[in-house]
Amino acid sequence: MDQSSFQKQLSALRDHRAAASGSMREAFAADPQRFEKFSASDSDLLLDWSKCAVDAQTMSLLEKLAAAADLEGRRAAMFAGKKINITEDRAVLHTALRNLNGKGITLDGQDVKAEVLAVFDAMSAFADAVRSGKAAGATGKKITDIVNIGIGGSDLGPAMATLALAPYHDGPRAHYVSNIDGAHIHDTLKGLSAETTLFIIASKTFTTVETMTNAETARKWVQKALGKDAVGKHFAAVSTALDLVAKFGIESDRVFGFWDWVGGRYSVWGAIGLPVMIAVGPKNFRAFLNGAHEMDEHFRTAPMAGNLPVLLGLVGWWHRVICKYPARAVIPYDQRLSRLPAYLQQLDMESNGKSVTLDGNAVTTPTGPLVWGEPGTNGQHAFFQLLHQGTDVIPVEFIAAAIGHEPDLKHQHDLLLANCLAQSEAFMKGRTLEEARAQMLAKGMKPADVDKIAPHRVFSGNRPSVTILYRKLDPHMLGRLIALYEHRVFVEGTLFNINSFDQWGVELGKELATGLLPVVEGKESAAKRDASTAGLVGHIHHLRGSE
Ligand SMILES: O=P(O)(O)OC[C@H]1O[C@H](O)[C@H](O)[C@@H](O)[C@@H]1O
Repeated sequence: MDQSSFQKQLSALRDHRAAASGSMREAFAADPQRFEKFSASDSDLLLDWSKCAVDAQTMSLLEKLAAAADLEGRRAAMFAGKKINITEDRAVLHTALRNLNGKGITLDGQDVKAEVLAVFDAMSAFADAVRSGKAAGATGKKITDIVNIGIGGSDLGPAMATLALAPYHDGPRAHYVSNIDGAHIHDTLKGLSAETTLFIIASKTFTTVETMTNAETARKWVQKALGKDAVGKHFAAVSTALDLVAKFGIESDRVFGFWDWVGGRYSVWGAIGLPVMIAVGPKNFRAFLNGAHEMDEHFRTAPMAGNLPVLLGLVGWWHRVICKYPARAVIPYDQRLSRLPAYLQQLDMESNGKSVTLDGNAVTTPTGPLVWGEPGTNGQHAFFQLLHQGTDVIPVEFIAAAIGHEPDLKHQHDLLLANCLAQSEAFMKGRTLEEARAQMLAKGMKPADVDKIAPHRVFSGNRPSVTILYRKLDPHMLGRLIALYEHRVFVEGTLFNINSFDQWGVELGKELATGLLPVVEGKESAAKRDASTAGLVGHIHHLRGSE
């Protein structure tokens, strides 16, 4: 990053924002070409950011800022396997997991391609065997249910993708257990038969307490139903820590590895995607990878002005740093993407929720925003009130498919899209007091009532949103969409000048939890804890005593 030219562009953008006048409504009225100017597509995936408060100069300044941050250099370093995750001394090569037909990718002089392909082939063979019934349970019955036990990156990606690809799901049912709360595994196993259930223990480190505890519970459940020797046929594992997997007792031909150059939240493309592959089959899983690879190539080669991840990142950075919006809402008008907001929360917030720059200094601009969301139209009937009329401006990202998977229900899909478009129009246009009054008077309301109610029916408008529109949510498109978001996080992280690939912020709570367990259990005194923690522990014991 060239600090002085970055600071120069930053000031220029701040001045540009301060000098801006006029609303988006006016900008649309003045320029019939606004949509053409502020939208871009890559085959059947379109990004429209025309309903954001930007103009040609904004985009040109943002591009200069990206150049000052050496976005192209950092992008090249990532794809080349340079150790850009400096605090963990690791390369960042999740893109290699989906580059199945491309040239060899080397890391420290080693071709990682061969290893990637070997794992992909082993996963495919195992997935086929489970799907066909060849890899049956201990009593010879075909597997009907798989239970993935993992958390964070070892859960959210495959859980999100399994739901997204429901129309392609022709394998065993897939369940996901993540929480340490015993209720999660208990409720999941209720109704399942051990004879026909396969557990996949997914953990990059194979030390995560939630996953190891749930795995132990699952093992006992299988052993209780089918005896000690049944474990081999009912467990598989995915990890980078193959020695720890072996200790747990999972047979080596059911263990699928990955590498420290794949971050947990970037790992769905490799062995962590095994439950998805079993659910939808290797062919569809490959299409998912190919879609992501296509987006990688687009990100790597498309010129800035038409590069979708770059544009989405620039607009996101503009909203966060220059406009100072604290959050962004992701609203998929695609029910099957209902877990996308949760997935993006980890991808975005664990990557870019940082306060220290790459060189260890305090950041001088805000970094990653709060990311949250729910599918549309549900969100409309819950929290859109605040998005339209609340005191904070929260940019919204609308995500929608032109075509649904249910031709018989096309009228519902049309209604879905009409709602999606209506919302972004409403955020942009708003409704003035005069418009509110005129509407009410036209409906025959008494002028006194109009005076009283009209202010409540005003929408400030001028609230930004982007729309991501694609043809249909098939495996290939899902891959492109997720890779688009991954690279967007990379672009914003580069502009924030932070390391998007570590996650030290999750450690402190983990350490304290280990120390607090004996206190909660009553084996150690809470006296040395702060008064609140000690008081809460005391109250837990009190409530338990009254059971
Ligand atoms: O896959 P695992 O090693 O079990 O890790 C699971 C998750 O837990 C950690 O606390 C990290 O914050 C996540 O990045 C990770 O995805």
